[in-house]
Amino acid sequence: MSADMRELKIEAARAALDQVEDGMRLGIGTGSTAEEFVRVLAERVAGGLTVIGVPTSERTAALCLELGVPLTTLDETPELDLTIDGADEIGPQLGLIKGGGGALLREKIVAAASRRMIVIADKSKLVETLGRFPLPIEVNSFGLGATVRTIERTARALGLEGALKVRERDGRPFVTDGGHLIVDASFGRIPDPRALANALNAIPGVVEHGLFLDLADTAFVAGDGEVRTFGAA
Ligand SMILES: O=C[C@H](O)[C@H](O)[C@H](O)COP(=O)(O)O
Repeated sequence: MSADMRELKIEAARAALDQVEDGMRLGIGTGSTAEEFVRVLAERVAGGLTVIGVPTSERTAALCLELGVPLTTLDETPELDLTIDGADEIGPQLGLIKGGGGALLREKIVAAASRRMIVIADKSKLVETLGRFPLPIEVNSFGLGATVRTIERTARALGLEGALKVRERDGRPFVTDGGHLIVDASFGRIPDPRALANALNAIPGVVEHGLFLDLADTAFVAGDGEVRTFGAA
């Protein structure tokens, strides 16, 4: 990642940090942008800010522990004040694609348990139509072949074509923190994300998908010397 790109992520992270108040229960996202948030948050915690966070992945949990951000779980703290997370794409009405890092299931559970969700990103994540980024779909490994076929058929019925690929890492299937697999769906354009989300939700082998609709309240997007606010300020 270029230094400039990292700087944009830090700017967006700082804008989100301004929304964090003492005593808040936070959902803490996953990915390179969310990690910049953890770093600026940790500095504030070292300076005396009292917060507690629920991490959305083992990776985020490890970074929080390393930097001294206090953690809890959704079992101990089932209601959160604010979740701050990155995104792979930010589309109209703050519809998102997430899951490029494979954390979409925990991210969605944590976002849904939060009163407010803020998305932080650099401007490359803004799109007019979701779908250029391959949509991550988390599936149970049982019945993988059948589930992939059903996803394919379902997508085709909605007019969506494109390769479905089981995600790999180092030549082996990528396994999520929840022990599932990811199918990346290269649809190119998803003109009706809600229809696709509903259809995917109805497939038994699909555990969750990376379409985050009606979850994000605000996005802070850095680029061209400013941080733009989308949604509720
Ligand atoms: O599973 C990963 C998450 O959804 C990330 O928030 C998303 O992939 C964006 O990551 P990054 O900030 O590294 O672009």
